[in-house]
Amino acid sequence: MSAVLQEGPKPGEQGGIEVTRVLPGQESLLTPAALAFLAGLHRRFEGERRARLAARAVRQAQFDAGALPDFRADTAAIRNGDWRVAPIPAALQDRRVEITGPVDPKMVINALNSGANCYMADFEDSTAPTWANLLEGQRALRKAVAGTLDWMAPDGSKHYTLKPDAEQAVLLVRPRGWHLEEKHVLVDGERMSASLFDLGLFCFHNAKALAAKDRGPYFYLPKLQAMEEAALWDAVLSQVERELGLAQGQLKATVLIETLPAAFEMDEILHALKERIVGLNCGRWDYIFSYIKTFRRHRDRVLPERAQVGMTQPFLKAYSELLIKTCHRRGAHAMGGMAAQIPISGDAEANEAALARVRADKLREVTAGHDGTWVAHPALIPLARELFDAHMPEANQRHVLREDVSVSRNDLIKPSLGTITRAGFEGNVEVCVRYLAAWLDGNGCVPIHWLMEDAATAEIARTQLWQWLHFADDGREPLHLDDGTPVDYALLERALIGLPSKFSDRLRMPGASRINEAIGMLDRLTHADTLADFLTLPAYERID
Ligand SMILES: CC(=O)SCCNC(=O)CCNC(=O)[C@H](O)C(C)(C)COP(=O)(O)OP(=O)(O)OC[C@H]1O[C@@H](n2cnc3c(N)ncnc32)[C@H](O)[C@@H]1OP(=O)(O)O
Ligand SMILES: O=CC(=O)O
Ligand SMILES: [Mg+2]
Repeated sequence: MSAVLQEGPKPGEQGGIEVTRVLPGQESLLTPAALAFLAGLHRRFEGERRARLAARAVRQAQFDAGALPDFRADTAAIRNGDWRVAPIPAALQDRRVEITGPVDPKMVINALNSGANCYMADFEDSTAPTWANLLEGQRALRKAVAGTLDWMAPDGSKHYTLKPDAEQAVLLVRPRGWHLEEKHVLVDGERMSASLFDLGLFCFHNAKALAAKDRGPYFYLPKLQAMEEAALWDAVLSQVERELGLAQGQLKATVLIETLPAAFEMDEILHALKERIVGLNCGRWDYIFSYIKTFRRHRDRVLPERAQVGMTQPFLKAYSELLIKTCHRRGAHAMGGMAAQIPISGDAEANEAALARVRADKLREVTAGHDGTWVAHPALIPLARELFDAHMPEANQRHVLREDVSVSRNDLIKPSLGTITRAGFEGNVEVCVRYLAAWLDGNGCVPIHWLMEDAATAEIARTQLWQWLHFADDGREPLHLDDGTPVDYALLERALIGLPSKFSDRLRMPGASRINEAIGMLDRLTHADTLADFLTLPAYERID
């Protein structure tokens, strides 16, 4: 079913907006005025979005030809200049514990009620962007902002309601990244940018109400690769403010530094958004994915298996310390990231080991100078809070300047030591298949072997497999597992054949009905001559 909307408040802007799928109740979100607003954003910014994506491809071609990322010569004045970001609003001064998660109504209520300081409602790494998920998420957030969100468990066993405003976490919203498009909304026949759809629709319905409560709106901006992309966001946010009659600088952003190229432009990104940026965040999982992607053709920088790539690897330590130093010099928050462990029910010993790893990670963050951290699960909030309370007595530690830190280009790209074991190789295959199957089934974040898996963590597994397997291209010597087995397609085949024995939980598995499709996709992605930019691009064509 398809609806072409002909009406709206501004003559000349209503035509040419087509919603290609209609679900019950969506008309209250996708009003003619909302669609006209979205179309205005698309028409104004689509050209620049495409130019930015093209610039990413040009840069990657240089890396593939052997170039290494470096700090930019043309922006040295920004790095050396003495400037600070605009003052941070009161609601975002203390962000010591932030919970993140997908946007279904139960999660939204649980997260807002969780006792965390902030909640990042996530349309990106942890949401599979089916049309139903997106609309349900926007609807839930609108009701949450209005204070009317509730949810009844399907079996009627529990009715979820929101705590009073003052006891709720502060809401931040993460729209999808620049690379994604929204196929259900066409403007002049083109798919609109998913980033503009998510952020634009949220602002259209909630910006005034949030501004009236001195609560933003606040955003997390994902997967940027360069300061020009930050400048594009700045222009978008400024346009949204103008169109919706908000004060300039009302919308605030925290940018995830989660690509390797962006680590070389932290100052520049802060500068491009300096009237509205409040912090940077170490999005470690996408960062590792980006490191692999950037160096896909660099044999000397192959990473060991996923489990060995922890934050104490020198290249990751350098990145987090540079982020802290850069943010604090500019008056911005330096947010930490996500430990992948989640609570393990039914096994006290394993649970304690998992919690110990989260504890060690949060302790590292707070003692290094981070102003706050992320948790994936409400049960981890007390643990993170206890460590930040113990080591960060004030609301934040922006005064800790970390002038002792000196990070060079070589530190940021330092090769890592480690191995690839059979379990590591097979684990990557299993995670890719299970996660893809869940994602295709509409679930963007799942526990697998008691680790939180989302689009970023799964991307590490997927790009590692491609990279490891492609080292045998052009007749070169393949990589080897630590037991001497060559890493080749025969090994992949054996891992795929062995998968059913790992699926003893098949009946309860998220996305069980799409396992064969996921296996087919992984097979194609790993055999392809070119590394797909994002797993979610081909997968998106397979969801509603
Ligand atoms: C790399 C990155 O981008 S990190 C950011 C993106 N990733 C995330 O945000 C991870 C979010 N986390 C999650 O989605 C979940 O915690 C999962 C999928 C990992 C595990 O979820 P579950 O298997 O449902 O966990 P579990 O059964 O222990 O949940 C217990 C309760 O906590 C709730 N809960 C779990 N995680 C969250 C969360 N992140 N936010 C709010 N509530 C949550 C569940 O809804 C459940 O509530 P209920 O008791 O009312 O039914
Ligand atoms: O978005 C967070 C990440 O680690 O990726
Ligand atoms: Mg990410």
